Amino acid sequence: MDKLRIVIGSDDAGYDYKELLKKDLFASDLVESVEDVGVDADGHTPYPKVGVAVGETIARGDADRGLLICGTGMGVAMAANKVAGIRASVAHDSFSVERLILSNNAQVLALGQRVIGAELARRLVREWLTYRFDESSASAEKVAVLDQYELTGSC
Ligand SMILES: O=C(CO)[C@H](O)COP(=O)(O)O
Repeated sequence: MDKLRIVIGSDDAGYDYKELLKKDLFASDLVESVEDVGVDADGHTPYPKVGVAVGETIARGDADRGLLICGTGMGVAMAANKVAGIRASVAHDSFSVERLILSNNAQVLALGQRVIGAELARRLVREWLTYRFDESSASAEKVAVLDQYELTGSC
């Protein structure tokens, strides 16, 4: 299985999980590289800035996937989704994490440090790394409708 270049980011409410999950990513055989776009330990960056930074890193082609953490995961996902071409969502259970890749070809997984426990977060990230989107699947046509709307303003 091809290895993934990951960009990770959080606001202050997701900082502890970012550090924990980053260690797991560095230790994973499925990860080629990890870029941390913040925040740092003393950071109070508003969550939209981190979400956009992760989305832009992927849109530039400098990472394959993004992992974002805030209090709920929702704010950072909304921010990443503002970047053209980026599909991001919260997924707090195994099935949703699987479908986030296999149905939605999302580049970004968002997690909420105030919502799920650390061991569940670690398990979900481990699972997330094992999935790859199948461009020849029936889901690909549906994802293409999102791209079409973004490019043309209609679907
Ligand atoms: O969860 C957040 C945004 O979705 C963020 O970590 C905290 O935001 P706040 O509740 O507005 O402080």
